[in-house]
Amino acid sequence: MAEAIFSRGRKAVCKLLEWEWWQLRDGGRRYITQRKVIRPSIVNKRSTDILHDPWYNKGTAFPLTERERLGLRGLLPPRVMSVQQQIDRFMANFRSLERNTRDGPQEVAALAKWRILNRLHDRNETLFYKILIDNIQQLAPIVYTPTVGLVCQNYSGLFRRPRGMYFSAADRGEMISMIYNWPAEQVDMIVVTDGSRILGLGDLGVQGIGIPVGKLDLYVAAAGINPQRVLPVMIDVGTNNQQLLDNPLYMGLHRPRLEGDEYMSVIDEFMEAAFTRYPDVIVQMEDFQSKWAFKLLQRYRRQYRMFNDDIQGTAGVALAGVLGAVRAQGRPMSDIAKQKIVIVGAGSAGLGVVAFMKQAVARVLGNNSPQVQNADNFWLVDKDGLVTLARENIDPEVKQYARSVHDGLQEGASLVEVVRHVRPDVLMGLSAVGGLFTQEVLEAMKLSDCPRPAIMPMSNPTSKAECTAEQAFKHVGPHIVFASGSPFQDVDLGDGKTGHVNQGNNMYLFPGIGLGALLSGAHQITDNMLHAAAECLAGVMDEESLKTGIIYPPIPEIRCITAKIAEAVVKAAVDEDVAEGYRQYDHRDLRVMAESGVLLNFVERHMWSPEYSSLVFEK
Ligand SMILES: NC(=O)C1=CN([C@@H]2O[C@H](COP(=O)(O)OP(=O)(O)OC[C@H]3O[C@@H](n4cnc5c(N)ncnc54)[C@H](O)[C@@H]3O)[C@@H](O)[C@H]2O)C=CC1
Ligand SMILES: CC(=O)C(=O)O
Ligand SMILES: [Mg+2]
Repeated sequence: MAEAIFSRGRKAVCKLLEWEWWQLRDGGRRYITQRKVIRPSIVNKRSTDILHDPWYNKGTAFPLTERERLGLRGLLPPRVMSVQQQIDRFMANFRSLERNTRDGPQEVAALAKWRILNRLHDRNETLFYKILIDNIQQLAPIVYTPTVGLVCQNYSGLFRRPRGMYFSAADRGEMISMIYNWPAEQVDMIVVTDGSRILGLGDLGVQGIGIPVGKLDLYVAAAGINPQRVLPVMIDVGTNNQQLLDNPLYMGLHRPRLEGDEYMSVIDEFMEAAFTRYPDVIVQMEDFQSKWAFKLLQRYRRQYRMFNDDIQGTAGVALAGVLGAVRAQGRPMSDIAKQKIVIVGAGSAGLGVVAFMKQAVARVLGNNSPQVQNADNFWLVDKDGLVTLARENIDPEVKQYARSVHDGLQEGASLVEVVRHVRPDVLMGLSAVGGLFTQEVLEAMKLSDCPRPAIMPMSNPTSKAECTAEQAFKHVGPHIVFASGSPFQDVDLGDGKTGHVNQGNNMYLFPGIGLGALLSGAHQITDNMLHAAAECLAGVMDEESLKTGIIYPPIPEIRCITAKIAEAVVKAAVDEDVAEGYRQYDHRDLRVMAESGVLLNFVERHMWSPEYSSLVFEK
């Protein structure tokens, strides 16, 4: 039991600092800092060294006093600009680039936008994140899906400066010392890939580094993780992509991927190195091909503070979307137990989703319910059609969701047959096959028993979406709920009506899972923490929005949604007794905060925001 709170108050301890205190019944007193303080940064460089350091550089915003102190006088145009003026100048450039590239090939325009953002990131990190946060809806499709996919495909040509760390099969035995080459004393978040399944684009080898970079940009923007404490990592164990192997300019190892124990030993060595130098770090595994994704998650999830975003983050966001779709039907969330859900794709994403949703149904009906045991709510379809118990050499991961052939459908039934027979409430795509929801499949969804069927083509990037928003509204009808992994424009349905497009992407969850895990100090990321995150996301939607078919919150609100999700994750960790505390707050402090309703405030106060701090030179 946590100590009971007797009274609370606030006390200013200096001009910049204020404490909130709680007097506990046992006579003790606990304090948390209440107001955010922008402390000056001590720098030991001057002049052009400052201008070339993206962390300290303020460009034209250096005030005259600092220009004097740091030897910058004369090195910048004379006018001191405000941050807002800097933002306006960048956005004016950005918009003119948009205008100038509008009529050319889309890919050229997308890469041009990525380039100017990346150059800003290289020059002035504070301004980059300020602009990203303020314009997240417009810029997320560039730093993240879909453009990040294109960037990865072209990375060997686009590469200018390294960002993050590279470990390769050639570094075996050296990783524990290599990790000390990273300049940061503390790292909170690592996103790591082996490049084997980048979005739905397949094996992109070392070029997959773009994904950890993009995901960590979202960690900074949405979760307020300090950019100096993030580390993108690429583990290059070779590639089986022949085009890359044939390209003399490819920057990764020119060798086929390691397999078996050799592969595992490389990943083991990296994990050991990462947690040896940074014992409190959280590792997010991203875009590992399914055959390794599950094995690695099983291997590490009890040993390290880690999660697999494609399996666990996606599952949470899909569950929140389905719960939203249930509410959009005018039913309570518990009616998830009555939904018929067809999931197309039985890889890391599809299997993660079905496992998590099965747990959600079990929370309603109980684990022992035959409906739960038999996974009766789900129909899993993969490249060989409907997965049934009659399948030969069936993978044990898949078998637990296989249907009985006595349900009226044969092993390997086609997607259209499945949709016609099942009349599902939800059709979800995680197949990485663009256009898989053909007109025939979508028209079959008209037979759905559901008043508001959900069509969720969640594969990324846009070219791999199972259908477009236009196609879904056109072929199924205006009454659907639509969510896609990559963004589409809302659809004009005529008569002043709009078909709303939701972005069903794990970007809504992973930042909150990571931040919540960090602030709870939990040494494992448990299923309860993940369910709390998904339920929180589902719960933030109001009835009015749901009625119009909006099942996820607006992207511009992602930072405040992430704070709420992190709060839910910390609370779940406290309730489950796995929270161990963060910095000066131990597990009892977290419990007190949870019980007195100030956890959200605690979370928000620990989120970094991009502000220029005063620079003080010290030799
Ligand atoms: N929206 C989101 O937040 C997320 C989306 N994804 C997307 O999910 C997709 C799949 O990812 P993974 O599961 O890791 O890939 P994977 O390659 O492991 O799995 C793909 C699955 O699709 C099946 N499939 C292939 N062709 C098919 C066909 N013609 N008909 C039916 N099924 C077919 C395969 O048999 C396999 O089961 C990717 O495009 C990825 O970008 C993944 C994570 C998050
Ligand atoms: C969104 C994501 O994680 C993926 O498509 O792999
Ligand atoms: Mg992914």
